[in-house]
Amino acid sequence: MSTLAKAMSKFRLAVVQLQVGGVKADNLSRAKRLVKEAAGRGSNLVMLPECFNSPYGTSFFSQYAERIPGESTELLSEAARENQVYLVGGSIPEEDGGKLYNSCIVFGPDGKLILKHRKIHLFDIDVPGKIRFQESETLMGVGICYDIRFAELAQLYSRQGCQLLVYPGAFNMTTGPAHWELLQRARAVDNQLYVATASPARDESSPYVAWGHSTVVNPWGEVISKAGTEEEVIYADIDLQYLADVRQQIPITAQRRNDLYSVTSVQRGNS
Ligand SMILES: NC(=O)CCC(=O)C(=O)O
Repeated sequence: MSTLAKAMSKFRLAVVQLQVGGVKADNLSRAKRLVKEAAGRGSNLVMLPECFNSPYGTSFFSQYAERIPGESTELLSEAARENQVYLVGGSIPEEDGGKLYNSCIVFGPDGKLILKHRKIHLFDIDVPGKIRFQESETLMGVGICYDIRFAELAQLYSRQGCQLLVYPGAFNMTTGPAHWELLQRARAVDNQLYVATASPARDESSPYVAWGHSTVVNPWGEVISKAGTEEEVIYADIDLQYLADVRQQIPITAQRRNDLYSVTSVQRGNS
């Protein structure tokens, strides 16, 4: 994302709230069509949801998993190049060395891979009588969606100069109404940056019902764009001068007491 921010102080972000179903080929072709539609409306950066090529659920991950590069990421690379956009490819279940990951791939307008991010915090929760989901029963490792709950990660990105945090995600009917918007606004205000989330559209017949409501929040903590529950593309104009103004008005970065506390990352091997 930093390349994009350096190149432009204003750009249009499109969030694709895709209707994800059981047929991978349909998910891929619908995603491709909507990326084209978003580019046609002047978007520079387009974002897909978590598990955009597969239903979200531990029983699906191994069946839909692919190696990277593979069918889905090749399609994403092509879509980025053909439409001349930066493309945050939501996430896909990735198979590597006999392990499964939930991985987000980002491509540049030249179709070249910019980064791969594996979900760091696996979604393991148990709310009695409501929802139990144990992503770690099938996935090993790293990054997306549930990651938004970990303020430290957002802080680290922010300290490294990020001005937009993107979270492909799939909250559910229990935690969605309670926390989805709240967490995005919290991360945006804490770090005075833009936050965007892309959810799959809601499918009441799916074993895991996604909350929908893909959202973009500005550095003041205001929701500037929000989807309903069905398939749609939402747009937001990202203005980095506005972000700089907010940071000047409430200068928490300069006021931070690094002598008293700090957030640090730990370098590990390949993950
Ligand atoms: N896909 C996920 O990680 C879901 C996270 C979630 O619903 C939450 O409440 O956190």
